[in-house]
This record gives sequence, C-alpha cells and structure tokens, in this order.
Amino acid sequence: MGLLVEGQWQDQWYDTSKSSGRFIRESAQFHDALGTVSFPVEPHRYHLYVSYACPWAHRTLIMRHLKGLEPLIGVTSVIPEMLEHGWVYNPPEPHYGYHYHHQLYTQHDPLYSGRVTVPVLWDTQQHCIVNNESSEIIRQFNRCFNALTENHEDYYPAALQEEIEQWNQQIYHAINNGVYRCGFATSQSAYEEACQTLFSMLDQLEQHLSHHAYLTGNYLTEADIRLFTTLIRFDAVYFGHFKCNQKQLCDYPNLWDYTKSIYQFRDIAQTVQFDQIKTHYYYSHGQINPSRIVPLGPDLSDLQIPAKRPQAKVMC
Ligand SMILES: N[C@@H](CCC(=O)N[C@@H](CS)C(=O)NCC(=O)O)C(=O)O
Repeated sequence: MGLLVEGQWQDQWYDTSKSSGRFIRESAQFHDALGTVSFPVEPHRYHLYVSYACPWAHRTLIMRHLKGLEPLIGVTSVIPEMLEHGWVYNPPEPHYGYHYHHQLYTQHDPLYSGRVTVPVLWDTQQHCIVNNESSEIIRQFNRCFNALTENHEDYYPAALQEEIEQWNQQIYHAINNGVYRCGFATSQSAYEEACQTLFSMLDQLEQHLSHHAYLTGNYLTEADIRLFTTLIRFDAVYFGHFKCNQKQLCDYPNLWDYTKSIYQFRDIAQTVQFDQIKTHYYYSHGQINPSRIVPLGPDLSDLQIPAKRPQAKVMC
C-alpha cells in the first residue's frame, strides 16, 4: 500500500495522525467525461483497470455488464494482494507491459502525486486517464454508448434523480465509505462513531426495504448498484476484518433478500469473486491482520437460493 509523490512511489499506510484516528478518503483527481470533444465515444478505445476485490471498481464492472459494454470496453484486473508496490497486474497489462498500476498513473503524469486507485478509465489513443472516480464512470457508461449498443436502459432516470442523489449521499457516508471508516480507524472513538453511523443507516434501510423492493421502488438504479457492492462484501470481509460486527448482513431479513435479489439479477453474480475479495482485505492489510491468514468462512451458499422480492425492473 502506498502512494506517488511527484512521480516517485512510496510505500506508506494511511496517515490518521492529524484526524484523531479517523480515516479520511482522498478525493479522486481525474474527472474527464466521455462524449466530449477530447474523449469522443468510440468502440475499443477506452479501457478499464479494476480490482475484483474493490467495491468501487465493482460498480463499474456491473454497469459495463448491464449496459452490454463488454465487447466495447476491455478490462485489465490486478491481483488481489496489494503489498509494497500497491496494485500489481498479473500478467503485465496489455498496452505498455506495465507490472504496477502506479506506472499507469506516471504514464499519464510523470509528476503525479496522490493515491493510486482503481478503477481507472484509460484512453488508449491519447495514453491518458479519462476518469478515476467510480460514481462518474458509471454515469458515463449508463448514457454514453447507447447509440452504439442500442441498449437504452437507464439506471439514472430523470424522474428519480433527486431521490437517487439523496440515497447516494447518505449511503456513501454511512455505508460505502463507512465500512472503511470503521476498518481503518486508529482510535476507539473514531471507530465507534463510524460503527454507530453504519449500523443506524443499515437499520434505516432494513425498514425501508420492508416495503420497497429497491431503494427507489420497483426499478433498479445506480443507487442500488452502489449500495450492493458494499453489502455483498459485508459478511465476507467487513464484519470480521473491519470490525463491523454488531450484526451480520444475513441477520437483516430485508437487506439480505435485497442483496440476494441483485446478486441474482442478470448474471451480476459473475462479477462477484469472493476469493479475491477475501484475499485482498485479509492478506493486504498487515496493520489490521498481521498473520495475513484468510478465513475459510462464511458460508455464502444462501445467495444461490432465489430471493423473495420481485425481480427488479429497469427504466428505458
Ligand atoms: N473515489 C474512488 C475510490 C477508489 C478507491 O479508493 N479504490 C481503492 C480500492 S478498494 C484503492 O485503489 N485504494 C488504493 C489506495 O488507496 O492506495 C472511486 O470511487 O472510484
């Protein structure tokens, strides 16, 4: 785990010393958009770099799948173990033969300073990063390629945007980033604050999902996709490794059924790789798990049993 400082790789854990033990996530630095003069929409031009372990990158894999973009946008993944060199490709990535993900960042900017994260959307023609913020990449995947794919499904429909934004904001803070705020906290008070916020939001969602099939009703939206990638990792890694252990997700009947329903929707299950998820978290974070032992459980076979709620609808 590390970061680049003016283009030089430094092996360094997160610094929580100036924030009373609280983990504060750095913002992504690249925010360009497809469908602009600089980045016109073209097949086979853009490439996605992901980790199957990472919940943020997982959002982009799901949207790429639902929007039928697999034939148009290639994917390179890293190995789950993220150690002194950060994210590592295996085999080397296809465009430049790089071994380390930080080499892609310095290809874009030889003096880049900051964290080296996945996902990255890369332009293979101009040899640069288009965007490294998952919430923006999924919006671009949702709308930019419709003319090429003839897939007009809309996971961010105008009529639901206000509601989606509200959910996104609450869920990002309490849950998506919330599990990291628990796991990477280095003081008791920072951990407890994050854990209480997390479980109070899960309790609120459990109520909501007792009378709504999905966050905004019967339609699957980006808000559900963003929530799903954290929930599907909950019992496997966040409960134990990140100490989010007031309850397991499977103790919440509605949240668990909701998670199953999305897992079972249109082969989304194929984007979920539990081996990589468990190996990444338990093996990579030596500060949290010095033995690097990866637990055998939990038994997640219940995910295969059909969910009870109605299958999601998709707006077109
Ligand atoms: N805001 C980014 C966050 C991406 C992110 O933090 N990814 C993690 C993987 S789960 C990462 O690459 N971390 C490496 C690091 O922080 O050094 C997004 O949503 O795309």
